[in-house]
Amino acid sequence: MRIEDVYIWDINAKWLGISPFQLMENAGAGVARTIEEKFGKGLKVAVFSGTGNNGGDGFVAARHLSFENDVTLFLIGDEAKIRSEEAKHNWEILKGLDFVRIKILKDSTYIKALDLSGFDVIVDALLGAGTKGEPREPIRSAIEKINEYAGKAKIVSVDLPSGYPSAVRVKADFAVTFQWDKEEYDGFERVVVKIGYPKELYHLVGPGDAKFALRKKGEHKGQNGRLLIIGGSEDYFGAPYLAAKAASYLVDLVYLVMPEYPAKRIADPDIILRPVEGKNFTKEHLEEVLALAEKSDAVIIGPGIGLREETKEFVREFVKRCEKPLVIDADGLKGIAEDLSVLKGKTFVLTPHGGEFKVLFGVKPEGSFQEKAELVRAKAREIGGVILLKGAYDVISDGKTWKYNRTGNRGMTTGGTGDVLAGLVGALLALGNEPLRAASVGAFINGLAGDMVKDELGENFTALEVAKKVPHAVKWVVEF
Ligand SMILES: NC(=O)C1=CN([C@@H]2O[C@H](COP(=O)(O)OP(=O)(O)OC[C@H]3O[C@@H](n4cnc5c(N)ncnc54)[C@H](O)[C@@H]3O)[C@@H](O)[C@H]2O)[C@H](O)CC1
Ligand SMILES: [K+]
Repeated sequence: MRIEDVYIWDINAKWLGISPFQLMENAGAGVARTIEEKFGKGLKVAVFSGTGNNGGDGFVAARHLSFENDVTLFLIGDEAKIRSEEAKHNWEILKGLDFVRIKILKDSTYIKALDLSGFDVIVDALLGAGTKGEPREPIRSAIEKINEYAGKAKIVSVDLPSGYPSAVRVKADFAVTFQWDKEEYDGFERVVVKIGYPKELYHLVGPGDAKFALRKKGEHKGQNGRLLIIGGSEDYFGAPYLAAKAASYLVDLVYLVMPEYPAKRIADPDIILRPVEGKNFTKEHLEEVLALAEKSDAVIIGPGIGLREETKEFVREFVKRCEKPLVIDADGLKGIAEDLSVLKGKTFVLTPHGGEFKVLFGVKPEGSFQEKAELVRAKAREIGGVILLKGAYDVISDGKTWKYNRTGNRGMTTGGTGDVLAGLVGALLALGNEPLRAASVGAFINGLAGDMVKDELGENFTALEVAKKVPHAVKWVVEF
């Protein structure tokens, strides 16, 4: 995993009700347990804590170790700088204990003068994943002091050797790192301990993913996404409109290109309408629509586009020639089903429900969500893109990993919620997200908006109401 994932997973863990207090307790306990397993008990232990959460893990480790060892805790820095609730809480507990010696050292000269001979184990909880740049004083002096005892005492780092990745770092015998080894960590020994993250965090989409995907990219119009939506026919105008409406809350500019016949029925100042001649898309429109795609960051094709032969041909030809990230939805899926080779080399998300999945791949997704996930993953690998299979649990895969989403409710079987979803996925692509994340977070926000509508109206609502709840869902995510 990457350090970026820690940020996402901590938020998702909180959403599942797992508090930072629980994680810190398990982290500190894991450090203490590892030390006792490796070196026995009755040890003389020095714990060096900084004022961040790495230091907080050190406070917990000190308490656990103090039951059967002789522990001294050195706080390096000002206790007023202990900021997080969980670190403060564990610091207050420690201060109330008589069997743990505490020394607060703010001044480098005192640190330089420390004598640590006699300690069997030194626990380094000065700096962890929150480190920025080279270690500054007084932490730097503490690192240098600890290093004077390399080879004499056992040095155990919490999460990573403090100072890492800078060259000024603790010379640890090993680090105790938490649950998932991080890809960025290299060049030091590690023992990985579990701290109570459930398996869901690998797969379940949550507000952490959404927060990450929704981060604003720029201050100027157009920097936060331009999306092109291609849809509509003489039979339908609502589907592409719903996609456009939902997307308009996320990106700066939404262009909706439609045959002029259905386009006449739309009057919404939030959406830039680009009518093309006629009642349905045909190959005649290809160059004009490709030129619009050229100016966009991502494209959605399919909602309400219909199933006329000449339109399906247009869809296939467009997909083949379009170089922007694509969402292919609804009738668009049936258009490409006849020739999936048009997807070759493209960046895309397909958003089928079970029936459309069958049309695309000849098999119906059945069984548990894990079984469906395996199938979706296999097919995503075959076609070299992302598939979002819609259902009570949405399943999303890029052929390598898979995710699932469980926001949403029965009321969302109402027509048009799939178009809202396509709009959101397209918008998230236009914001620069990779397709797996765009698809996962689109499903999450769509379901969340639906759940918010349900809270107000019960289960009988329409897709436009879901689209209009999108800003509320986004606000909830941002504030979570
Ligand atoms: N989810 C998890 O993986 C868990 C991680 N835990 C532990 O938390 C730390 C990360 O904590 P954080 O508070 O974000 O950062 P740090 O403790 O590493 O440091 C912040 C602290 O240090 C100061 N600082 C930053 N850079 C420097 C520098 N170059 N020189 C001096 N001081 C610096 C900064 O100002 C802050 O005050 C993670 O490593 C784990 O150990 C949880 O406890 C369990 C869950
Ligand atoms: K550390």
